[in-house]
Amino acid sequence: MALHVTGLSVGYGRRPIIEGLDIKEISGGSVTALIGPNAAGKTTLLRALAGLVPAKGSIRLDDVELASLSVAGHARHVTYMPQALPQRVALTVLEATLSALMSGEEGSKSPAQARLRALNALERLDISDLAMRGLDELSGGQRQLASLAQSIVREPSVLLLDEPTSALDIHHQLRVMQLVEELARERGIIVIIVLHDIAQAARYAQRIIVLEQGAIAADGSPAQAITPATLARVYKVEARVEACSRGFLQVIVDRAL
Ligand SMILES: Nc1ncnc2c1ncn2[C@@H]1O[C@H](COP(=O)(O)OP(=O)(O)OP(=O)(O)O)[C@@H](O)[C@H]1O
Repeated sequence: MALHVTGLSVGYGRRPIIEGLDIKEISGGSVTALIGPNAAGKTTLLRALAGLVPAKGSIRLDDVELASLSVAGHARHVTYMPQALPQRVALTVLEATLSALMSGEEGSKSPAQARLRALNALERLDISDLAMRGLDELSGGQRQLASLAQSIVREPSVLLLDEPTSALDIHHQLRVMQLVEELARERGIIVIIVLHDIAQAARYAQRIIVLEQGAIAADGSPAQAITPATLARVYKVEARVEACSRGFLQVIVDRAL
């Protein structure tokens, strides 16, 4: 499975944010991190891929033009987890996960099968103990994990995650990143994840796209995309990029330029 983006333009009102963007084929089975400074257009790009904002150009999943699908058809293929999570929902974590599952085609599954799948999603995120808790009584990090459960339970072809670890402690951050990598590998899905932590992007993503003012500033493996020159140009910081003893890239930021 592969995602093809060509000539994509997105704006708000008359203000263009992304213009004529081409992204080299994003293939399933691996994680692509989308990084870049504030207001670069990362969320706007994810929302366009999710069909939530009007966009010009072409977004194809294999041979299927996503814009030609119905809302339900689009949602069946693409799941988007937004940065801001709903505050007041009177459902338990399990109910919310089940309703996310039932709102897709999986509505045809038996209640017992659906329940098993929902419980499995909670277990993979290490939040089985939250199943019967109300969403409105969770901490920020717990809510983020519950929202992730709702995103992964649908088993979409394309999973778009907007800063899914921003509220999590380091254990849960790594757990989520490991899970995302496993899901991509096991199910061959396309995962695009917006991250601010560059080292985490380098550690868990096989490909990194650096966005700057709605355009691609770098695109490639972590070693190709994350260089001192790119960090200086895009993020305005003086930084060193070094491999640690295990071979993972580390970014050491010396000062803001
Ligand atoms: N609903 C909206 N209406 C008008 N302008 C918007 C809207 N959402 C975003 N923008 C503008 O679009 C630009 C890109 O915003 P976007 O949220 O895509 O950036 P981002 O890279 O995700 O930023 P951040 O890292 O700060 O979350 C910004 O200048 C922002 O002010």
